[in-house]
Amino acid sequence: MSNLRIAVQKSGRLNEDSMGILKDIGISIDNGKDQLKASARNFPVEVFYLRNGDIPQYLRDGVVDAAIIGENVLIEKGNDLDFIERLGFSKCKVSIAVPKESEANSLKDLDGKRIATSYPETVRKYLKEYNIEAQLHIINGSVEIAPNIGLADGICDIVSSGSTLFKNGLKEIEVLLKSEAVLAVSPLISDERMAILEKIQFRIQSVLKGRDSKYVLLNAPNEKLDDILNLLPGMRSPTVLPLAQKGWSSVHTVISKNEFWEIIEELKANGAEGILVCPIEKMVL
Ligand SMILES: Nc1ncnc2c1ncn2[C@@H]1O[C@H](COP(=O)(O)OP(=O)(O)OP(=O)(O)O)[C@@H](O)[C@H]1O
Ligand SMILES: O=P(O)(O)OC[C@H]1O[C@H](OP(=O)(O)OP(=O)(O)O)[C@H](O)[C@@H]1O
Ligand SMILES: [Mg+2]
Repeated sequence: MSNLRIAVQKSGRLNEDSMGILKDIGISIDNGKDQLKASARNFPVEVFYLRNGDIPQYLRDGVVDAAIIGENVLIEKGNDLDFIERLGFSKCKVSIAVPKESEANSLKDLDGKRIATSYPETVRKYLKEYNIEAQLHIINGSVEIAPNIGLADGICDIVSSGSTLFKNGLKEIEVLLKSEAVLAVSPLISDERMAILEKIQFRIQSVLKGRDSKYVLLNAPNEKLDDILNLLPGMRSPTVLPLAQKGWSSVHTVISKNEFWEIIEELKANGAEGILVCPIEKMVL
């Protein structure tokens, strides 16, 4: 049986979470520090450690079958490539920013001006869509410094917390796209390797669903049980078990992280006691 070849970023912002998700789906890799390729001990997978920016070409050429990559890089360099799963980490935006004191407040104010960026294709496409002409300066890093050194009137780069923009006296005026890490797939992947990738995708989905949910256990007085059960979502319906103490029940259920605090407050208000909230490692539906 042939191994699935999956690319992850060698070092940088995606590396740790990429290795983390592989570990969480039960794929253990002996990672000698300077290795560029490693095999999993317990799964038909080989991991290639590559530069994020080089991965689209490797996918296109079929040198790797799949990759964990920033969606923004796929949009910039691999618009022809597909991804099969959003992975929920490395969330960021690709935005246009200008000096705080600039009169420019939207992209059209940069018509005829200079924009520095590491994402030329993304900017070009966006400018064309809005019929704006600007001169692009392509630089590979420290893009935010460009306006301060007189190289450009504006920039297009990754924004996450906004602190790099703030430190360089810039303001965001347009969000071109939102991005997160994704699981991308080569157009040349064989059926046999696709079957392995589908297994990986299924496991990843179980881990991501688990990360999004909490397992909640609580004690409820029986006379309040109906009110409490009405508040709970549950995978099918909550589990209700009698407690040793007469007139009380134990209720077990799964609650999404997003609705968690609101529901807990309402549960307490409706008489729930001894509420335990536990992380879920994996959730197979
Ligand atoms: N500040 C940030 N917050 C969240 N995600 C980010 C941030 N900066 C970058 N990313 C995401 O992580 C990816 C990798 O960024 P990183 O800076 O580690 O590598 P790079 O220099 O772009 O790529 P390469 O691996 O080719 O050197 C980006 O493409 C983007 O998707
Ligand atoms: O909004 P923030 O949270 O400040 O994040 C945005 C910054 O993070 C990235 O740079 P990184 O730190 O990866 O350095 P790099 O330019 O060397 O890639 C990106 O290029 C921005 O400069
Ligand atoms: Mg970076």
